[in-house]
Amino acid sequence: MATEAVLAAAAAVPAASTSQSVFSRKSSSPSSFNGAHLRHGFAASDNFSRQSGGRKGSPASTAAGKRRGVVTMGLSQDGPSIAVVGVTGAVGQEFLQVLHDRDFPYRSIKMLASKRSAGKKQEFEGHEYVVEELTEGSFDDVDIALFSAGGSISKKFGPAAVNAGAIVVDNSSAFRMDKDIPLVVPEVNPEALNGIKVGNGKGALIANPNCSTIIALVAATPLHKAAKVKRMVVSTYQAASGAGAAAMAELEQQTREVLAGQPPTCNIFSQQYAFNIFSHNASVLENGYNEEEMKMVKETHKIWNDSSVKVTATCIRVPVMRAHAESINLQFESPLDEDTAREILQNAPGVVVIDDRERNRFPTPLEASNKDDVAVGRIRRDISQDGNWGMPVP
Ligand SMILES: NC(=O)C1=CN([C@@H]2O[C@H](COP(=O)(O)OP(=O)(O)OC[C@H]3O[C@@H](n4cnc5c(N)ncnc54)[C@H](OP(=O)(O)O)[C@@H]3O)[C@@H](O)[C@H]2O)C=CC1
Ligand SMILES: N[C@@H](CC(=O)OP(=O)(O)O)C(=O)O
Repeated sequence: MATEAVLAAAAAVPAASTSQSVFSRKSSSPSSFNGAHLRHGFAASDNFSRQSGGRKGSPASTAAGKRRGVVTMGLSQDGPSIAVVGVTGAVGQEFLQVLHDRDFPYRSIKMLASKRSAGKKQEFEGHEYVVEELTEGSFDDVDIALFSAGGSISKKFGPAAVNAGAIVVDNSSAFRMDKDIPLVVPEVNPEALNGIKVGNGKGALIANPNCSTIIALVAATPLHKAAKVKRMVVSTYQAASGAGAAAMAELEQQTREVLAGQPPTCNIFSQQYAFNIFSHNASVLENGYNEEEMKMVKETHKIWNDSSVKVTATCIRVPVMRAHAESINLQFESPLDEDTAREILQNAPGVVVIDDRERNRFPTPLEASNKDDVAVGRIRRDISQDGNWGMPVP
């Protein structure tokens, strides 16, 4: 009979994570804590974050826009040519920020968005670019195309980019469950990228999971590898950033309106968001789960390559500007005590443990904003479960 150990943890990371492990940081060591991967871009326009006390700079600036490290620019003849699809959006802006933060090398960069934005100026690393309308011909001589313009745009233009020889990293849900397309979190299943290489002229599509799935799996996978997860119960507390720039603007506007005693303007969400919480705005399905919750179930099965793991999720929208948080309850097949779990997490790629019981300090969205790592805390045995397999006696 399988033994069980149950742990609960909370994680908070920037919303709208990206995982593009086909390219690595120019100057990072693979073993460094921040990882060798470009990941965890999140939904936040620079415009908005300045107002909300989040991001301090933008890729348009130089030193001020760096999240960390020495400022050098990535423009280099040896680098790949890049296209950012949906560059005017919250995630697109974040792509630029991450490329800048990581000194990601590029020989050219194309700024693509809808017809509405064609002709607008986009500054990046001291150069002014003109936003172009996305068309099927946009990908000639593009090595890497970062897509974040929604599922329908990915479906329409992703294959064209691949045919033109680009490696497409798609942030939408369009291709995630396609069995021939790798669904990748670099810290979790980098092997899914085997055979995909930038610069050999052979295009490929890589799907990026839902941000709630990424957070859960960056935290849960190291423990899964140690003791095999039998059941995962997740509850999310999702920020405005996951719903895009307009949702963030709506949260700010509503907050001002409510404080001024005015009725809140509801354009993005159908109900008051400021000073409220509600079930995730994704469509509710016949089984009573919403689409966001079912993505967590299905994507976990695909990424772990194991559909026997029981997964259930409850996704909630909270009035936080950026960085989703999650409560994750794991039940294991093999014994796993709390201290071992904490130690595993402390050494896990992409994870930072903030677990200070004495000071009652655990991860918060404010601290997790603009950081790459998934912050994990409140690691403890679940006392509602029978048995105390391998647990220290309190
Ligand atoms: N994997 C993850 O964790 C997450 C993934 N996402 C994905 O990223 C997408 C974008 O999210 P977000 O940035 O927050 O949304 P925004 O609404 O902030 O931005 C949308 C972007 O898509 C562009 N766009 C819209 N229509 C077209 C079109 N017909 N042709 C070309 N570009 C177009 C917009 O350009 P314009 O300004 O010209 O309208 C804009 O640049 C989401 O739809 C989702 O698929 C989002 C959050 C999390
Ligand atoms: N997870 C986002 C929604 C989203 O964009 O999801 P996906 O990448 O699966 O389309 C949110 O917070 O609402």
